[in-house]
Amino acid sequence: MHQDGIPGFALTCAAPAKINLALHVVGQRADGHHLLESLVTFADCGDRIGLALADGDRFTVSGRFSDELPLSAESRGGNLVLHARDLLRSELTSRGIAAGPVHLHLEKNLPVASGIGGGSADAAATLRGLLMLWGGSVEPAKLDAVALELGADVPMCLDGGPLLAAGIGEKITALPDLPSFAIVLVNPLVAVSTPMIFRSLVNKTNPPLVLPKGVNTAAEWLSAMADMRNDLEGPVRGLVPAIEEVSGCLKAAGGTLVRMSGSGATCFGLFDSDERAHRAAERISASHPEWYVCAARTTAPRIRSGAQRSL
Ligand SMILES: C[C@@](CO)(OP(=O)(O)O)[C@H](O)COP(=O)(O)OP(=O)(O)OC[C@H]1O[C@@H](n2ccc(N)nc2=O)[C@H](O)[C@@H]1O
Ligand SMILES: Nc1ncnc2c1ncn2[C@@H]1O[C@H](COP(=O)(O)OP(=O)(O)O)[C@@H](O)[C@H]1O
Repeated sequence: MHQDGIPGFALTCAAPAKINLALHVVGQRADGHHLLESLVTFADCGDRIGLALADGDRFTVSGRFSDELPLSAESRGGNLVLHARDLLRSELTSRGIAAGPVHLHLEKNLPVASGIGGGSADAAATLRGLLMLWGGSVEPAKLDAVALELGADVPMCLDGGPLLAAGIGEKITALPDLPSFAIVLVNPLVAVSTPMIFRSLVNKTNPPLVLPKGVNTAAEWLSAMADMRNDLEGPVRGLVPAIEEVSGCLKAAGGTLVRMSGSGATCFGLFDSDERAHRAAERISASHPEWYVCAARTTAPRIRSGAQRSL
């Protein structure tokens, strides 16, 4: 992850890639949303949001995948960064807190519609950054509700630490003991529509995700995770044949646990060391220069703060 901020912006917020280490679909709500149990962590690669006060609202983009982004502020189909800005602004304004014009810049480094929550991470980073820039204060429960309105994955991205998610993704339990892993993310650059994958899922009630007691070391976590699944992986494999090749490359390069994240098509491999992860990423990039390949490290354990999220 870059150490320096985006030049010209008062504030730069990281929007790290979200990794579903496991994703069990365990039911469906009456409104059609699926009930999930997911073991989630974040990687130190991702998008970045630059924020600055301005004379009028502005939105600019850069980065490898910026051409594929919607740029409008519509709440449906527009950019989640702008939707996040508008929702938070109306929440703060209703409390009499000034939320003036801002220049937001999205550096889009993550592939779009790729199962690693790029848009959700961007929305969460925008909420975090704007609260600092505007100096507002919103109780955690209200902020989580704003996040959930932006998308099922946004509350977990706002949390940003290793966690277990339930409900449609919004019921979050921090997992302070989940270790940090060396990881390689690979996406064959085939966009996958999340709603379409959920719709195509035939079996909506699968066995729950069981976290065994007394799991401490990385080896014990790896063994526990090997018994878990991503229930969306089967349907996505049927639609995106390249996943077979992606996961084959990760395994051949030494990945100890290889699985798809979210609704795909990004797959991840966990590795024994950073050096092995970097060597694997170089090898996969050399054989498939057209793919998105990123060697990273997942988040170190962090306990969620109970304090108000504010400046
Ligand atoms: C599958 C997951 C796993 O973490 O990740 P991604 O693949 O998007 O990264 C998430 O559940 C995606 O969350 P998010 O991308 O925020 O979804 P939303 O925008 O809220 O919903 C898009 C659509 O997906 C379906 N959806 C989403 C979440 C859920 N628990 N059940 C669903 O059925 C609904 O059809 C919804 O209209
Ligand atoms: N800032 C954003 N980054 C990525 N996608 C966005 C953004 N804003 C809106 N979208 C839309 O959200 C959809 C899901 O994108 P994304 O969050 O990248 O998916 P995923 O969660 O599967 O990685 C895409 O169709 C895209 O057009």
